[in-house]
This record gives sequence, structure tokens and C-alpha cells, in this order.
Amino acid sequence: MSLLRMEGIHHAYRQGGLLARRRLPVLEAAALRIEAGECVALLGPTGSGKSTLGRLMLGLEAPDAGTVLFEGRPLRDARGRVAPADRRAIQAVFQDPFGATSPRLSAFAVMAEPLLAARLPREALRARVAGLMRAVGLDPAVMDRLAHRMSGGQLQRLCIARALAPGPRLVLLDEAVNSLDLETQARILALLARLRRETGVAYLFVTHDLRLVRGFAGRCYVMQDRRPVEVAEPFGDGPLPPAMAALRDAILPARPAWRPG
Ligand SMILES: Nc1ncnc2c1ncn2[C@@H]1O[C@H](COP(=O)(O)OP(=O)(O)OP(=O)(O)O)[C@@H](O)[C@H]1O
Repeated sequence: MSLLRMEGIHHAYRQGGLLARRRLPVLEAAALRIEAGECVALLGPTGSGKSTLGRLMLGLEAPDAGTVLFEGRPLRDARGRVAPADRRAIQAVFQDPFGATSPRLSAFAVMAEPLLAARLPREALRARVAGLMRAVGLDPAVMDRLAHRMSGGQLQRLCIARALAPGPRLVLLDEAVNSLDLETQARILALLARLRRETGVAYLFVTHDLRLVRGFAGRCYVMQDRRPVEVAEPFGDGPLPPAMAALRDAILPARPAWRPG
């Protein structure tokens, strides 16, 4: 049984407001699976439907048709609700850590929010937050500072710690390192890889940048014709789906063709 399985997904958005009749199809017969503990990359150009798949995976939206199964069970019940245990088990880290956190909250308050349900005594909660901060390479001494006083890289570490706080089994990383400089990107990817080894969490790593996938993701899909297509060897010499070839050409300098004479 897969950790997450999406099958026969169709999804469209209304164009031009609530009363408009025209609908833009974004996903058609889309399928994807994620096994426990694996890191799966979902690549594709902007507007190809990656984030839409991510929102369906979180249960934030229902597909027009098709099924989203988490641990073999439908993620949303007949009334569209996700069970609280599944909500904790599937977390997300997004591109912009400043947009994902309140400017009024301290680092402690950002981290404590997903832990409040456990009703820990204050000191135990502070100790748990300190432990999580250490796990993502942050100094717990900055716990009482405003989160928005941190650098982008530090705040993204905080968002990663917040996502891991409820002990999830699956984390959506939606362009989670794309807004960071190259060195910080490498550090955060190394941190995410270590946390996966230590906790057994699985990732869906959504990105439009093929370079970030190498050495990080075990399996790879690319959005092609409104559905994810699995690519066995994204860096091999074999034929690639056109969408993947385009992403690869965008980063590799074209090899000069050899011409006789
Ligand atoms: N809530 C919405 N209402 C209407 N259209 C939407 C909505 N969300 C997404 N879309 C449209 O659906 C298409 C797919 O968007 P989506 O954000 O899933 O793509 P993406 O591959 O994640 O792109 P990006 O890399 O730019 O985030 C786009 O054309 C987008 O404009």
C-alpha cells in the first residue's frame, strides 16, 4: 500500500470569476504515488499544475473527479473533511517563509502553534520547541525574537521545523528552496535529506528547477499534458518527455553539433 496515491484526477478552474462558465482544465487523468519514506520530485514549468496537485494532496481542495488515497483511505470524507490525524500527518513548506508566517509572532509562537493541541505544560513546550530548533540548525536562544527579524534561510528553517513538529509522514515542499541563495539552498536541501533519514518522512518536492533534484529525489515526475509522467532517468542519455527535455535544455548549454568538413 502506498503512502499516498492519486488516481484519475481531473481538475479545472473557473476563468473570470465565480459566475463565469468557462473552465480551464489544469489536471486531466492525473496519477501519482508516493511510498513511505521516499522523496519524489514533481517538476514542470510555471502554470503546469504542480501546486494544484499539491493542494489536492493536502486535502485543501477536492478534485472534480478521481481519488486521493492516504494510507489506502480516501483523504477527504463525504463532507470534504480531512481527519485531524491525517491533517497532522501531511504538512507543507512553501516558497516564501515571510508570507507563511505572521510578522507579529515570535519564533517560539510560530513553532508552538502546531504543538498546542498536545496541551504541554509551558516549560515542556519550550523544551520541545528548543529541540526542534536545534534539529534544524537554529539557536534556541533566538526563540523569543520576532520570527520576521530572521534571515530568509533561518525563517525557512523555522518553517521546516514547524512542519515537522506534529511528526508528519508526508511533507509537501512546494518550491521550498527557490527563494533562497545558492549556498542556503544547498544547506537546506542537506538538512531536509538528513531529517528524512532520521524521521522516515516522505517528501513531494515540487520545483521547476531540475538542478535541485539531482542527488535529492529518488523518483521524478514531470508535468506533461496536464498530468505527471514518471521519468526513470532524468539525467541519463535516453529519450525524455518533451516537458523534461525543455527543463533540461534550460540549464544545460547546448552542445555544439559536430559537422564534417
Ligand atoms: N484558485 C485558482 N483559480 C483559478 N485558476 C487557478 C487557481 N489556482 C491555479 N490556477 C491556474 O491553474 C493553472 C495551474 O496553476 P498551478 O499553480 O497549479 O501551477 P504550477 O505548476 O504550480 O505553477 P507555478 O510553478 O507558477 O507555481 C494556472 O494556469 C493557474 O493560473
